[in-house]
Amino acid sequence: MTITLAIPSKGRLMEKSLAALKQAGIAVTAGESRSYRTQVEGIEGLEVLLLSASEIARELRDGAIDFGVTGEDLIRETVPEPDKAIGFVSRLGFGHADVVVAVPQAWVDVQTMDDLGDVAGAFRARHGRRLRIATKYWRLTQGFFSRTHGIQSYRIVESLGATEGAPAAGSADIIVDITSTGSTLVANQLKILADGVILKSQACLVCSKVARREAGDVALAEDLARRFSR
Ligand SMILES: Nc1ncnc2c1ncn2[C@@H]1O[C@H](COP(=O)(O)OP(=O)(O)OP(=O)(O)O)[C@@H](O)[C@H]1O
Ligand SMILES: O=P(O)(O)OC[C@H]1O[C@H](OP(=O)(O)OP(=O)(O)O)[C@H](O)[C@@H]1O
Repeated sequence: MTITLAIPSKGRLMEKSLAALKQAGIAVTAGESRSYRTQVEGIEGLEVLLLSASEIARELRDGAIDFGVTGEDLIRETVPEPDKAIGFVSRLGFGHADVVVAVPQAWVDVQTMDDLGDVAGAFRARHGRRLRIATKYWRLTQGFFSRTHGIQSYRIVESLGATEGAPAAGSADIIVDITSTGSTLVANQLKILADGVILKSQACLVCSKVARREAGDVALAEDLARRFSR
């Protein structure tokens, strides 16, 4: 009888995940550095693994783990149909960050997604190419631009880091990225559009609906979920 739960292995989400588990009566001690395994006290049969936040989203999608703590942004970006594959057990109240559409501050006439739609429509005629959006959130970007706002003329430039630098570097025109204090956007002379918040994210405890559980594991999974339900 074992249930697996993965929590982030580093950074801003790790310490708070450990604290949230402690509050739920589960004491987790990280093993030697670089080990993915931990020692768990307070709940029988729970195995807690340390993985990167983005890896946790992939493992949940694939059913390779039963539960995970990670950002809602990473879940919605990684899992094509989140409602089918994932159950949100609890929003944990930390790791707050917004996925936003940001454009150069110099674009004084562009304040809203409608304004941006006008710019995107005229972009090819004016510049000989489509509007380029730097992001690592291509799924969220496509959904927001194409489906929510009916903007079809753009090209996503995949960014693996320092996304806010892309407009100044000339590799993209605008960006979609995560922000919390907003200081990185300001430092790069970018502004968020008035209706440009795609997702308000925070850390969540989620369960995989595609992971195969043995009959005896169901009670344990329910116990874990109950400890986090608010
Ligand atoms: N200011 C912030 N900037 C970026 N992410 C933040 C911020 N605040 C909270 N988060 C959340 O932290 C998570 C990302 O954590 P982290 O960067 O450790 O993940 P990762 O993408 O797996 O890392 P990597 O792949 O670089 O090892 C996201 O869910 C994100 O929403
Ligand atoms: O709105 P802000 O508070 O400026 O945070 C936003 C920045 O933080 C993240 O980067 P990273 O994971 O490198 O985080 P860090 O720069 O905060 O360490 C994210 O990709 C932004 O670049």
